[in-house]
Amino acid sequence: MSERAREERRQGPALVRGKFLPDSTYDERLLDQRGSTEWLHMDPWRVLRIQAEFVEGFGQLADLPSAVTVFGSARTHPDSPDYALGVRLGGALARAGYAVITGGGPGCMEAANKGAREAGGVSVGLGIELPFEQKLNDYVDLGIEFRYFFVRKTMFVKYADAFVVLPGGFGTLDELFEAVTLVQTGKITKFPIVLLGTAFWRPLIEWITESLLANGMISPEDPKLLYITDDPDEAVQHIVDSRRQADQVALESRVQAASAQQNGT
Ligand SMILES: CC(C)=CCNc1ncnc2c1ncn2[C@@H]1O[C@H](COP(=O)(O)O)[C@@H](O)[C@H]1O
Repeated sequence: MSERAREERRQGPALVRGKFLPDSTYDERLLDQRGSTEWLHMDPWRVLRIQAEFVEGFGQLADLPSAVTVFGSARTHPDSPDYALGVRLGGALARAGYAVITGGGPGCMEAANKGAREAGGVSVGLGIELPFEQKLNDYVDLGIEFRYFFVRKTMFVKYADAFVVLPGGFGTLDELFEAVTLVQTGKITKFPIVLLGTAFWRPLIEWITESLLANGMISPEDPKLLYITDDPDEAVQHIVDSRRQADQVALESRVQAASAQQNGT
């Protein structure tokens, strides 16, 4: 068959010919109640589910007061000092008026939710579907379960003014370095990131300085993106001060812009 005469079909913005030609239309498949449900697991359908997760997340979280997201190990035992630190942190954040957002799981996440809840604050858990049975911890007052890690991570950033990171493993490091990268690349600005627990985090800071900085992998100002302390109250104070400073800078630039407009410059 000549190239010109080939059968083709339009599927929305796509044009398909040859072996891409389907043997039924989208409408036929949509209206067909029988048949395989395999299509439910195909990528275009997944996109809708992903979209739905974003819509649900945005809708549920839009009315939160200023919030801080707390990360940390899922494995921390309730009797451990890190758990106690998490509870103190959750309490300090709540007393400063911040909602506390965590991954909704056990360990440090539970600790921060517990502290927030006991101090009368807003305690939020953004859970994740995992291959083993798991439920949101008992101290979560507003909980959302996500299917996709990346959707959930967007919520952690979008609805928080800052991150505080307790000791943790791969999941915690993933969340920490995503946040640092977003700040480093200017995707989020004036976003304090606090590492709580100096004995645990100091070696990482040293490696960042002695290996990353020394080899030119980051800029000299980049290590300053991380604030490290043992004191939950100091962590909260740092967040409050950073916010105040950012608001001040924003106000000054608005005043400057307004007066430039008035002067016609
Ligand atoms: C006991 C166990 C492994 C439970 C896993 N249950 C979880 N539930 C919710 N978020 C989680 C879980 N595991 C990892 N994460 C995410 O990854 C971080 C902790 O991972 P890790 O334990 O540091 O690596 C948390 O801040 C959280 O956002």
